[in-house]
Amino acid sequence: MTNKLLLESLQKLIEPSKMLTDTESLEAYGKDWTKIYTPNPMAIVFPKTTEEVQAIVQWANEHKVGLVPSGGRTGLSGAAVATNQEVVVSFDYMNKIIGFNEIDREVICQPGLITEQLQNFAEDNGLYYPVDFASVGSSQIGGNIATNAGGIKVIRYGMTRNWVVGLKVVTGKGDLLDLNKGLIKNATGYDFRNLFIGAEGTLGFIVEATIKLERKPNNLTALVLATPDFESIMSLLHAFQSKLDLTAFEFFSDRCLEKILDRGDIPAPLDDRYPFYALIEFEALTETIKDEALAIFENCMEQGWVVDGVISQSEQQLKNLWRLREDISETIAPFTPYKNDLSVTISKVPSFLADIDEVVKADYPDFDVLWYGHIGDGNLHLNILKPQNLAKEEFFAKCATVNKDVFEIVKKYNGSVSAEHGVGLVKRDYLEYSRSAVEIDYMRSVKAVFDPNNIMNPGKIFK
Ligand SMILES: O=C(O)CC[C@@H](O)C(=O)O
Ligand SMILES: [Zn+2]
Repeated sequence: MTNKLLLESLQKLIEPSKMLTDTESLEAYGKDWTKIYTPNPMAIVFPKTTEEVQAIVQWANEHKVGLVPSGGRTGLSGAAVATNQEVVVSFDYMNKIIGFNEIDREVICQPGLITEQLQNFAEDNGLYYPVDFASVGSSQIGGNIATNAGGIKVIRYGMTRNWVVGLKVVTGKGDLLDLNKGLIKNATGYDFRNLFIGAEGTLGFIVEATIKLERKPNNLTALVLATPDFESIMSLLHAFQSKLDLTAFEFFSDRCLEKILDRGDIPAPLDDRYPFYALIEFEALTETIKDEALAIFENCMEQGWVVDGVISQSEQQLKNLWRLREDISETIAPFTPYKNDLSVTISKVPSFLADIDEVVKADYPDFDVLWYGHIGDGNLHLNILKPQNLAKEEFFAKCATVNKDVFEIVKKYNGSVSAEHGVGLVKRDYLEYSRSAVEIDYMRSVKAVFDPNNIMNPGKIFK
């Protein structure tokens, strides 16, 4: 069948204006924030109902056309990229909250709901949706679930997985599965809900989610503490965590702070500059808790782990301190960063970072290397910035070579080549550094059960 006839048959499954094939839309909907792949989808469709999604999946099976699910496309792994004449299935019009029960503290929503809208809905109802990260204003809940998004509050609240109590999915065979139905306890065999979370749309597409909400945190207070070296960050983590329930423990290097301050719109946290900074957040529920935090701060100074620091005294100051960490990714985006999102168990972080730093510095002494991340979760973001005079292709090729050495270290430490950004296309060829060949074979077999014709996000996670 020609493309023209194919598209005519596809168009019949959805509303007339809900298929796009113009160049600009193909370009926009065919890529995510990785921006390293050339988008090349056949069309974009915007289903409005589950039945339409099922019809599209049936159509794709019949014609053996790949489908790529599309949310806010803020992903950093290329999971929502369409490079191979796939049809992009955008959930932009399945974006509503369709139920809420305050006794269950559960909200039912469609996959295209913007994450921030879920957060706002929770807040309007005196509750809290705790998964938080810089791109909540654009990312969609379906994409968050498909990638098991993490972010800045994982130390206290866990990943997206922890908040999904029900999922409706259309499998690659076109079946509609209603998984776990909002239950907190459900011991009835395989939990397919958890299989679809983090599957990057390779088994099926999420068409509805039931999300659990939480009590709203009170009087969140942040400290930004400067340390003389990286090891001190770990001492701080231990000191604070052993006395307080933290809602965040993040870190960034001075190179990151420099980039942030160069923007000119975020105030410097301290008078001087130091090698590393920790951002520590807790609920100052009582004066005693706040005093306790200050006492730990003082003790850490006495130990030499902290050389200077600041504590937020207002909502505005809290926001400003968070921007120092949260805005790093967006701020360095124009420098064409080569990204890594690594994790190891927390105790191994210092030697892991030192080993990787040594490799990167030896291989690329003149590259700008930025370290930051969710240190309380053992998750490090390593960003290498492209020197201005180096062509993009050459830069990425060089980074890909050194990446092998980096991932050997990840493997040695039993770490992960993707802590929270997913595998997609970017980490696909490196999956074996974190998952065994046997495991990957099992993954392939599982995919074949749910998606025998390989039409659901083909080529993502593994080939
Ligand atoms: O861009 C990155 O490397 C990390 C993005 C995000 O996960 C963050 O923690 O800011
Ligand atoms: Zn992150």
